[in-house]
Amino acid sequence: MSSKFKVVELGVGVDLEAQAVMEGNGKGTIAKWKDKHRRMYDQATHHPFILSIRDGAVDYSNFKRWLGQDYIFVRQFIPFVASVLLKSWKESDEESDMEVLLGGMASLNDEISWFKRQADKWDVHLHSVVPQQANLNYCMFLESLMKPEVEYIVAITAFWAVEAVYQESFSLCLESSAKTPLELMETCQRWGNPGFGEYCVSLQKIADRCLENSTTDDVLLKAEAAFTTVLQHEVSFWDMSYG
Ligand SMILES: Cc1ncc(CO)c(N)n1
Repeated sequence: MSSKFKVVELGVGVDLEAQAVMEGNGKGTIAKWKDKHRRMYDQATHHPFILSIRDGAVDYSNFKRWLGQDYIFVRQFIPFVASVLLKSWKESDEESDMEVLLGGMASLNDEISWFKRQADKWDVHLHSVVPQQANLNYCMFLESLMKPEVEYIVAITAFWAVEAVYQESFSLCLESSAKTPLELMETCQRWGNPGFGEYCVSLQKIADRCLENSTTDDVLLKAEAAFTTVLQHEVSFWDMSYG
């Protein structure tokens, strides 16, 4: 195993440089906000639903409920990501942002068919799933960020938070001490794998660069509010899996 990877069994290695960015050794704005809002961040990334998967104690009806609801969420998430792409085209000073965002969009194309395969495997009838209120609330929040007047900095910060919560949550289920059921490994690998972790670090770097360059306090406050609002919606979304 190359020395640059932290020793994590199951081949789930995390690049130490990426880990440093995530943990904020460079102390970017996002790292400072993760520290400032640590309790909320931990509630979102260590939710009992996720811990029940990690501990091999998950109730499969909760998992199937989460699967159906997350399919509905991802269908709303796609236009949100497209709106972030549009904002990066209009407002970003760094053209490579668009390439990172396009990579994210490409994986979302595969994600829809992944959900359909999982739904078949778990006998979840996606077209009869009724969106729960927590899901509707989260989707309405994303839709509010799609408005043209919402700044790129605010939208990219929210986008990073949405992806980072899933990456950190599901990576817990891939650690050597985890007792994740084999049938759920594919789901946990989808967001918990190191490649998705690197992608989240790329998003964090974009958000940090924008936040460092941001001149006005009100935009910083709006970005920080978007971050904590995502955390609240993620907790409510996990809660929803309990029906
Ligand atoms: C609720 C939710 N948050 C984040 C992600 C990651 O894209 C997802 N699929 N669903």
